[in-house]
Amino acid sequence: MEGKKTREEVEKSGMIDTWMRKHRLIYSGATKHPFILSIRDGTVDLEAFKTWLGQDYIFVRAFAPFVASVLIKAWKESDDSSDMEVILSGMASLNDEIAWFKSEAAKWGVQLSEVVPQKANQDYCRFLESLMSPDVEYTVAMTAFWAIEAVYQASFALCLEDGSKTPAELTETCRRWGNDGFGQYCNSLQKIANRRLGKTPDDVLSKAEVTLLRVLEHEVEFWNMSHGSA
Ligand SMILES: Cc1ncc(CN)c(N)n1
Repeated sequence: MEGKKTREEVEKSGMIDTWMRKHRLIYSGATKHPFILSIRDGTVDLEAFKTWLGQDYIFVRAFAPFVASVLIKAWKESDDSSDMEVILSGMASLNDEIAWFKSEAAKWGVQLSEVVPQKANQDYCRFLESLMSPDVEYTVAMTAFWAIEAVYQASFALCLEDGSKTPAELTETCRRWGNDGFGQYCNSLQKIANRRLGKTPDDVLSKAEVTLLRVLEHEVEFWNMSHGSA
């Protein structure tokens, strides 16, 4: 049996990988949710897809200020000036993402101005807002930022794998987050998070781990709005 790793050993391989192994059940609950699996196997209910589209537009509008708050924390607290460029590139893609949601909603006949945020979405947006507080450490916020992006990347990449039966009208959506460029951007976020986690005090490390788990729970609840126990 594998012995318990020392903190130094964990730092070498990266805290994020360690946590993904430790929390693999909840991680795969978020990345292989029945809603995503229904896209992948072609059985997705298109009404459920429209629900997700409208709700995610509202989420992304709250996510952009969260990313802006991470940018401010990086400017104030980061030990590496290149972090800001990575975060800025994320903000730029959110600008595209918001425009994409508007044109996609028009295609599907979803009136974005009439979408009412459901409870799971409100709870997730409130959680994001709590992470915007200046009291939340950069390392903690960065871990959440990585996790939020990584869940979408892993989920939608699954729908593009060989053998998947994703309906043609949904492949563009899947490519938006499942493409290699988005994957590389997630790797850059992961690298920043790992670097910070490798040199953070134990109390902040614990806060980051709890925050990661909260993100994964919110992601599961978010998918549930469209498919499952809403
Ligand atoms: C709920 C949710 N999580 C993550 C993402 C990716 N930015 C998103 N658009 N929506």
